[in-house]
Amino acid sequence: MASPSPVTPTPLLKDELDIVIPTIRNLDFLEMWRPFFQPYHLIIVQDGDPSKVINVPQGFDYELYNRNDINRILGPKASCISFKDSACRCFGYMVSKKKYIFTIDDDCFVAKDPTGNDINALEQHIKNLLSPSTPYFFNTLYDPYREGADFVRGYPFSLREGVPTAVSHGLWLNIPDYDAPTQLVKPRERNTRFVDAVLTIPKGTLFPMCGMNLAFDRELIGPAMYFGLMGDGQPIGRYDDMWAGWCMKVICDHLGLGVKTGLPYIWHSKASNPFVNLKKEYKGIYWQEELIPFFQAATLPKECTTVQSCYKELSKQVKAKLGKVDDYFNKLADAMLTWIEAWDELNPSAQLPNGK
Ligand SMILES: O=c1ccn([C@@H]2O[C@H](COP(=O)(O)OP(=O)(O)O[C@H]3O[C@@H](CO)[C@H](O)[C@H]3O)[C@@H](O)[C@H]2O)c(=O)[nH]1
Ligand SMILES: [Mn+2]
Repeated sequence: MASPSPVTPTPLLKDELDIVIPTIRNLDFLEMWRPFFQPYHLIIVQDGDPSKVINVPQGFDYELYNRNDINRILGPKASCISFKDSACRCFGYMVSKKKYIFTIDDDCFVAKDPTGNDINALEQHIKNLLSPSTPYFFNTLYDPYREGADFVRGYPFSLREGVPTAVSHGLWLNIPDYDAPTQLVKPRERNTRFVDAVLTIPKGTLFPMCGMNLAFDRELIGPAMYFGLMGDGQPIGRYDDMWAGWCMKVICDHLGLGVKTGLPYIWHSKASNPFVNLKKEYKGIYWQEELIPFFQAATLPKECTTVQSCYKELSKQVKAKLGKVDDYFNKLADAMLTWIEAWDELNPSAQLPNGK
């Protein structure tokens, strides 16, 4: 009797996850990711000139949005979606109908682990999102839910259930996500260190969220993942993911949700121009000395039980407390409200507490 053909396992969350890619370039990088990405639906956000044709490699299931599409779909609310900045990717989060999002830059490739095996970054993000986080008490043996690890002695049993994980923040081998001054001082520095760990970022601690290799639970935290007003016509760039990360973390802490960082790694292949980056970043480098204390001190009232209500409250506080730093933050606070209005228009059912 013929032996049964090997059953190929259905990829995890195949129909519950979208891959969002912002791009101004071609998408040849997908060839390297094909074994891992092909079963999933892609949402491509084409930035820059909408008349430019972006070729998507054969065999991928995708939807592509350019600036004309964004303007057509959102009308005047399109003003909250950045132009000529990777921040445009958040439009993909808004139009997705799936529970999970993975976003990746088009200059990020499959990295190899120390044994030389290809890293399936998407699979690791899914593992991170599907297992709890431990924001209230630090486990010194890292991720206690990982095969071969556990909670260490002294870890309160009352806290071992953990909390739902909202965000999985991956890292990068080769070109690290450095700011422009660091890039200028260390132009040849490459990240060669593979750290085999996933950590929960403790409650009350902010972190610099990089949008290059990032996954999140859209139903738990999607409305907070607004990448702000960056790029064309704006005084700042390359703080899109940072802004989203600070707002998201304050809201996750308030709602009792977890954020993880560490594995998986991708191979970041292209260093963007440090001089161009410096022009985009410089205001952010001194503004953040006021932004961080603002987010560290931010508290949300207990009446805020949904991500949307938290976000609207945060927008109010941004206007009240950061508007005096620069008028840009008044505009950003308004854009935060526009984002939520647009989100709720495109996602009418997702206004229940904690996005349920
Ligand atoms: O105007 C633009 C520029 C780029 N993109 C797309 O966005 C990503 C990132 O672009 P790139 O790799 O050139 O830039 P990096 O500096 O490496 O980006 C990282 O730094 C931060 C920028 O905020 C962020 O964490 C990372 O994105 C690529 O897919 C480009 O095609 C764009 O859409 N619009
Ligand atoms: Mn890059």
